[in-house]
Amino acid sequence: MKWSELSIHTKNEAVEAISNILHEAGASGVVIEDSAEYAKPREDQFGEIYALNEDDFPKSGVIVKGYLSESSFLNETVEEIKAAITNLTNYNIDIGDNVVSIIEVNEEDWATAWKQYYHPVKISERFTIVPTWEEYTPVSTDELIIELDPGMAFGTGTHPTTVMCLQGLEKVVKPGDTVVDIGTGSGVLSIGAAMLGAKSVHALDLDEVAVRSAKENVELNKVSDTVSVFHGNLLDTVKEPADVVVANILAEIIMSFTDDAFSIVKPGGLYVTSGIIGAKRDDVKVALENSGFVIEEVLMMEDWVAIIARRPQ
Ligand SMILES: C[S@@+](CC[C@H](N)C(=O)[O-])C[C@H]1O[C@@H](n2cnc3c(N)ncnc32)[C@H](O)[C@@H]1O
Repeated sequence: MKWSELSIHTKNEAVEAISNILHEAGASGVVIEDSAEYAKPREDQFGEIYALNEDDFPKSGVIVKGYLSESSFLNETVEEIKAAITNLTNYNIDIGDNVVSIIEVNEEDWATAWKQYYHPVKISERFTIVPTWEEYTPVSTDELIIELDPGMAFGTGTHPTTVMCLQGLEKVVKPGDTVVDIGTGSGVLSIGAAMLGAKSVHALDLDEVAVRSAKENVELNKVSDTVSVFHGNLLDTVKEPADVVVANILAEIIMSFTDDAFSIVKPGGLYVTSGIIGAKRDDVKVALENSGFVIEEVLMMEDWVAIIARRPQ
């Protein structure tokens, strides 16, 4: 079968939104080639395993590739995608050069293309993310290993926002806590929370593909007794306040529901949030504070920010 590979040269900030646009337009897979990923200094101390090829990465910015099956509507779909991407500037999202190109590819070229970028990676004191198709021998006895097959969902576990959320959860989740994970993607943060001893985790996502992927990864990591995955918009499915709430979504979305988020964090509990590009850090902090949260810590990695905030007693 023939597929059309649509490549969009953009900026880091727009990657998630463009990935969503491609998924919504019916793309059967999204590959992200980030210049920063190749340039990033690698540390050996955590036993990271990398074998990256410079030719696989753009010289600057990020290339997001989506794969569309050949259909008679291809031209219209591509035009809709272009319009939706241009529309992101109305939300103050920097889309960079926004150079769009399209080529025809064979199925076997893309079905496994993204796997070459994805290897075991130690992302915090305790967590190592291991793709399901890789062999990995733990380096230390208290290492927590999350096995992931992200499939078509966001969340290889190695995006800076995900890494910071896992680091945040590692700091705040105590055995016996209840946790809510808003926008669970591949389920990586919920699985992490369960491994840290959470009593129950309510994971949810608006995207059916993510819900399926999260359910599979929850099974794979043997935490289905703790993690329940729901299909829903923001807090629609959440009935009980939790000790810890985590949300790794875009800054604009986080700012749109800080009051509701406050109401589902127990008094004294914590809200870990990311998906926030550096330039929007202060806007999100102010929105959280206006809803009553007290900022405890701000983490930064590359262009991204994560905020840990507490609901006072
Ligand atoms: C940046 S990804 C984070 C995935 C994962 N939690 C991680 O940290 O790697 C954001 C996720 O939020 C989901 N999402 C976006 N808007 C949402 C909404 N209104 N309600 C629920 N989920 C949403 C997307 O489908 C996507 O899976």
